[in-house]
Amino acid sequence: MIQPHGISSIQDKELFLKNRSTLITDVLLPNKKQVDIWYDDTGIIRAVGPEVAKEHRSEADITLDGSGTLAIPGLVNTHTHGAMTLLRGYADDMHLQQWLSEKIWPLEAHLTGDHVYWGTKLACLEMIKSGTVAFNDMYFFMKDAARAVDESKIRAVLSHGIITFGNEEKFETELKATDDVVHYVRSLHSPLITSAIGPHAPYTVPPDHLSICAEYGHKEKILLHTHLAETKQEVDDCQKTYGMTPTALLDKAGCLSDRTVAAHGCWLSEDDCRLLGERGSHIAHNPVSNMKLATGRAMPYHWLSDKGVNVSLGTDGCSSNNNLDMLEEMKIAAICQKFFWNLDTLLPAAEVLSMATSCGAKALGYAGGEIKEGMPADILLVSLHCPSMIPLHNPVSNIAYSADGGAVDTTICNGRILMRNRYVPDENEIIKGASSSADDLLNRAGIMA
Ligand SMILES: CSC[C@H]1O[C@@H](n2cnc3c(O)ncnc32)[C@H](O)[C@@H]1O
Ligand SMILES: [Zn+2]
Repeated sequence: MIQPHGISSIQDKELFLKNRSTLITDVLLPNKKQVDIWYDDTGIIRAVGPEVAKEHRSEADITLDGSGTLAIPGLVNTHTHGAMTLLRGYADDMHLQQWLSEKIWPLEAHLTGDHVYWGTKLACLEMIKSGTVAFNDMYFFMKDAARAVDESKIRAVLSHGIITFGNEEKFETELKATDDVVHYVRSLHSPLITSAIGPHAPYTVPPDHLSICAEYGHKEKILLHTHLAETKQEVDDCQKTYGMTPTALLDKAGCLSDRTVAAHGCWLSEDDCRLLGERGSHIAHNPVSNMKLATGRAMPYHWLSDKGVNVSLGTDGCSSNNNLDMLEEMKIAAICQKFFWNLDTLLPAAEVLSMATSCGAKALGYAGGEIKEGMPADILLVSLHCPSMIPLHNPVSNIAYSADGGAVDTTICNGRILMRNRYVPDENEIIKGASSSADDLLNRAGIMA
C-alpha cells in the first residue's frame, strides 16, 4: 500500500501515475457527516458512507487518509482562455474594447503553438493547485492546448476561437482550424477531452457566419462556446445594426440550444433570459473579469434562475482576472450579485458552490459535480487545518466565503490523483517552461521583458 503523506521517494510518485481503486478514509462532507469514499480503477465512485472502509478496504489498491479534510466535488471553470496565463499582468486597468484592440490582439498575433502549449500547461497546473478539474477553453493553436491538457489529466472542452469581422477567407481558415481541432481531439480517444465550436462573439462574427457555426455544431454534436452581452456598447451596437439584442441574434442564427455555453451575460434583458431558458442554454458568469473590465452591470442571476437557466461559473482569461482560482471566483460571484442588485439573499453560499460544481458539469455536458455513488471521482480534499477554515460552524460557508485555492490539499480527477499534500509532479518544469515561453512571446512582439 502506498502511504499518503510525504512525497519523498520514487515509489510515492507512483501515486500519480495511473488510476487505481482508492479508499479515502475519515473525510468530512459539507453536511458535516464523516464518511469514507471508495472509487474503483475506472474512476467511478462506488460507495460513500460511514462503514465503507470496513466493507471495501480489501478491494482498494490505495488508501488516502482523509482525516482533517473536507471532501467537495472538483470545481468546473466554464469560461476561460487557458494560455492567456502568459499574458497575466500584461495589460491591466483598461476599457474592454481598447484592451482587446490595442493590447491583447496585437500581442496574440505573435502567438505560436509552443506558447499555447506552455500557457495551457501553466493554466492546468494553476487549476489543479486550486481545485479545478474541468474547464471550457477558447483560444488559438488548440491542438497544442489539447496536448497540454492530455498530459495534465484534467477535463476540458476545447474550441478554436473564431473571429472573422465578416471576412470570408478568414472564416474559411477559422472553420478549417475548428475542424482540425475536432478531429485531433477525437484522435486522442481521451474520455476527458471534447471539442466545441467557438464563435468569439456576435460583434466579431456576423449573423451568416454564426449560422454556419451553429450548423457545424449541430452536425458534429458538440458544444457552442461564445461571449454574449458583455458590455452595454455590444447590446446598443447590435440593436442599431440588426434591430435586436445579441441574444435574439444568436437565436435567429440557430446558435442557442442546450449545447450552448455563453460567457458573461452582464447586459441580458428579462426577455433575453426567457429565451435562454426556453432554449436550455447555459450562462457562464465571470464576475472578476466583469468587475475588472468595468462592464457596468452584473449578470442578472435572479432573472436567469427565475427562467430556469443553468448558470455556471468561469474565471475568463488571466489577463482580465488575473488568476484561475475558482474558490476566489465563488466568493466574488456571491458578493457581487448581492451588492449590484442590492439583494442580500441573492446567490447564497450553497448555490454558488453548486454553480462552481454540478451546474458547471451540466453546462459542459457530462455527469459530475457531486460526490455520490455512480459519479466520476472528481474530488477535492480541502484542508481543515488552515486558518481560513477555522472554526467550522458551516463548511459550505467557509468554502464559499472564506477559503481560497491554497486550502486545497488533494485534487482527484476521474479517479486519478493529480495533487496530494499540495505536491504536483513536474511543477518546477512547468513553471520554468511557461516563464521562458512568456519571455519569448514578448521578444517576438518586440517588447522588452
Ligand atoms: C478568439 S480566442 C478568444 C479571444 O477572446 C479574447 N478575450 C479574452 N477575454 C475576453 C473578454 O472578456 N471579452 C472578449 N474577448 C476576450 C482573447 O484575448 C482572445 O482573443
Ligand atoms: Zn472570455
